[in-house]
Amino acid sequence: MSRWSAGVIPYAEMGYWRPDYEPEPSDVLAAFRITPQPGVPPEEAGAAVAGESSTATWTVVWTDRLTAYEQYQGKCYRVEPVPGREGEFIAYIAYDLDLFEEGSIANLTSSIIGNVFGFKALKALRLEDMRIPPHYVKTFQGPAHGIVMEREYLGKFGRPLLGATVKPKLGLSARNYGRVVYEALRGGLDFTKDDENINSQPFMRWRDRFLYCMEGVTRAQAATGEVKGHYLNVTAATMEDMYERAEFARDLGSVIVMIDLTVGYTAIQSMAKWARRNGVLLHLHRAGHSTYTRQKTHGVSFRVIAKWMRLAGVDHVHAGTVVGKLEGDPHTVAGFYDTLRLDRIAADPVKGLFFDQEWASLPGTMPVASGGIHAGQMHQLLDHLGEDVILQFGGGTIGHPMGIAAGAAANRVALEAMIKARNEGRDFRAEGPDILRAAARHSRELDVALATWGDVTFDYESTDTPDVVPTPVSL
Ligand SMILES: O=C(COP(=O)(O)O)[C@H](O)[C@H](O)COP(=O)(O)O
Ligand SMILES: [Mg+2]
Repeated sequence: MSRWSAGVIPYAEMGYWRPDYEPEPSDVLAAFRITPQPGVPPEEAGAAVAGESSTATWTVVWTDRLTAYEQYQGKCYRVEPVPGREGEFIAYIAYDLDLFEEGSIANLTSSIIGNVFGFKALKALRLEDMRIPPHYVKTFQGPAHGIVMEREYLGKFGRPLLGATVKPKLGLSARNYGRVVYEALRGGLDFTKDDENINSQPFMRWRDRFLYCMEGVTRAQAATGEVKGHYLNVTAATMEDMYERAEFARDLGSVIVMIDLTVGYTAIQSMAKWARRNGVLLHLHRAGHSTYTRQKTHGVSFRVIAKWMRLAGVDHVHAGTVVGKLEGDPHTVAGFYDTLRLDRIAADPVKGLFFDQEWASLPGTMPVASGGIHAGQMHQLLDHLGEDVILQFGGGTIGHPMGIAAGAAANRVALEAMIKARNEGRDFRAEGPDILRAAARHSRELDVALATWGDVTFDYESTDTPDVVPTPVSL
C-alpha cells in the first residue's frame, strides 16, 4: 500500500516499524512494555506507540510531505516477547534528537508519554527505561550540587548520612515541631525533614515552621560542632510562593530546601536552577509516584523518573529501601541507585536496566532510603544501598521509648558500628546482628531500639520486579 493513499493506514506501513534501523549514538531510546489488545500484532502496536509519540496521527496527512518526515518519525526497531509473561512485549523505539527541546523535561515527556498511554489498541503500556544520549544530557543543568559537593559542604565522608522525617505528619505546632528537629539532630542525625504533605496549613504556617526549625538546627550545630540541616519543604501553589519560601530558608541559613514531585517537572527544574544559584541543596520527595510507577504492565518505571530527576537537577531523591515498609524489590532498587549515582551504567536485565547509560560527568543525585526502616536493619541497609545514601528513620527515631534524641543516637551508633566492621574487613552482612548486639552493650539507646523494633520486618511480595531474576535474595 502506498504511504500516500488517503485513509487509515497501519502505523507499521506508515514507516514507524523499522526492523532494519540501527539507532544513532545521538538518538533518544525508549523501551516500552506493550500489552496489545487481542488481534493487534505486536509490531503494529510498537509502531503505533512510535508514531503517536513522535509525528503521527491516525490517518495520512498531506502535510507530512512538507517535512523531512523520515528523520522525525519515531522508529520501532525491535519487538520482543517478555519471557514468562504471555501477551506482553518489549518494543524498542528510537527518536531523533531534533524531536526534543534542549534542557526541557516537560518537552521530553510530552512527546514520550504525552498521548500514547490511552491508546484503545493497547490493553496496557509501561515505559520501562530510556537511554538519554550524552548529546542531550549535556543540555541539562543536572544536580544543583551533586553527591561530591554535598559531602564537601557538610564535611561528612565515608558513611551514609542519617535523617528523620518529623512525625506526626500533620498537626504539630511550630514550636513543638522545632523541638523534634533539635532533639533528632543533637542526638546524632545529620538531617531532619518535613513530610511531603507539610506545606503551610492552618495549624502551622510555613514562616513559623521555618523559624523554629532553624532555631533547632542552629542549637544542634552549636551542641555537636557538626553541620546539620532540616529539609524545609517549600512546595506551594505557585512558583512565586516557592521562591519566597526558599529565599526565606536561605536567609535563615538553611543548607537545604525540599520540594515534592507533585509540583511538576518545570517547577522542579526552576527550583534546581534556584538551588545552584543560591548554594542551597535541593531534596525531592517522590510524592505520588507509586500511582504510576508500581504496576508492572502500566505506567512509567521509577528508573525513568530517576533519570528525568537527575537531568532536572535535584541533589536528593527518594529511591527505595528494599527492607522497609514500601515497595522495593532488591534488584529493581539496585537499578535505581546505579542510575542516580554512577557515571557510566551498563545495561543489566537483572536490575531492570534495558540500556547502557552514559551521564557525561553530570553530578550524581544522592538516593534517599526512607519508609519503615530501623536501626536493627543497619547491616542490610548498608549491604543493599552502599555508602552514598541518606538513611531516613521517621518512626524509627521519633518512636524510641527513651525519646527522640535516644532514637537518633541508636541510629548513629548502629551505623558507626557497622561502618567500622566493614572497614575492618568483617563480613558485616552475615555478622550484622552480632555487630549490633555488641555495640548495644555500650549504648542503652541502641539496646532499647533493638528490643523495640529488632523483629520488625515487612515481608511481602514485590510488584515491580525485573523479568529476569537470577538467584533469590534473602533479606
Ligand atoms: O514519611 C516517610 C517515611 O516515614 P517513616 O520513616 O516513619 O516510615 C516518607 O514519606 C516515605 O518514606 C516516602 O516513601 P519513599 O521514600 O519510598 O518515596
Ligand atoms: Mg512521608
